[in-house]
Amino acid sequence: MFLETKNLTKKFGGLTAVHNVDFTIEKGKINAIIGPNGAGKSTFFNLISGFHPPSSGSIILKGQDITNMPPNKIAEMGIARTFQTTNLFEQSTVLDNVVVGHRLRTRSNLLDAILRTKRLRREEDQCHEKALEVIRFTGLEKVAGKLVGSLTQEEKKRTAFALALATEPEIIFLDEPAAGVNPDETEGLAELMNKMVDSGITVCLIEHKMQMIMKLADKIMVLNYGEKIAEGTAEEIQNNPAVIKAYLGGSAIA
Ligand SMILES: Nc1ncnc2c1ncn2[C@@H]1O[C@H](COP(=O)(O)OP(=O)(O)OP(=O)(O)O)[C@@H](O)[C@H]1O
Repeated sequence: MFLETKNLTKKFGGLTAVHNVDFTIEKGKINAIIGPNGAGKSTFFNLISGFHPPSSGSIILKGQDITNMPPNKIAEMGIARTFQTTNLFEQSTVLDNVVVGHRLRTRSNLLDAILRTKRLRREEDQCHEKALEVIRFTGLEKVAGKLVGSLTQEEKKRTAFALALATEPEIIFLDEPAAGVNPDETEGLAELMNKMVDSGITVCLIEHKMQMIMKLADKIMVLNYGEKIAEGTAEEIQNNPAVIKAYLGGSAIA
């Protein structure tokens, strides 16, 4: 068991965005969460990554209870995430954006920065090396020196992946990684996700692009109005009557 949620619930006032969700994320696999708009997918991610405290239930990572840990601690535990709308600095280069990611693994502080200590210089070199490594991994070498604001949507998605990878995660949560990119680029991003898994990183993603999910995911959970209505392989999900009903006739998952 790698990461597990038990009875995970999040209420916003009178609205239950996530309701008693039990989900197991399997190591070394591509796990996906799908569901209609407002089903609770992003909220589920926000609970796991510590951005929202759950109302009840628990989150267990490799046997350790991480419920209510702050986001920085959760990131240190090896959980990284990307956001639906990019959280990148548009006026900085790809390299400068990605360098920040590895800061999570360094120890130098303000005093080191003021005194420009050896530790600071060593760690700055480490962050730079790591950034170059993940830029190569994500295929961004040619645009490493470009401002993020000038990139294509697909390159921005890759930059967001690179930033998350620079934190050296064991598991990466990708919120709609292929939103707004064309079919060829979607294919390229799917290849990149497979490459992440091949390099030992577990992937969990939210996605509306059903063709991509059905091809890519080893395991899928379906949320509807905050509740898990199905879980299984692509084939099991596509043939599940509750899922077909939730998607109003099933054209969306055909
Ligand atoms: N911070 C918040 N405060 C109040 N309500 C919220 C908050 N975040 C989400 N919600 C509500 O919780 C429900 C689930 O939202 P969520 O964004 O998790 O769904 P989703 O499945 O990710 O949707 P989409 O596919 O449209 O991104 C929605 O009804 C939403 O309006």
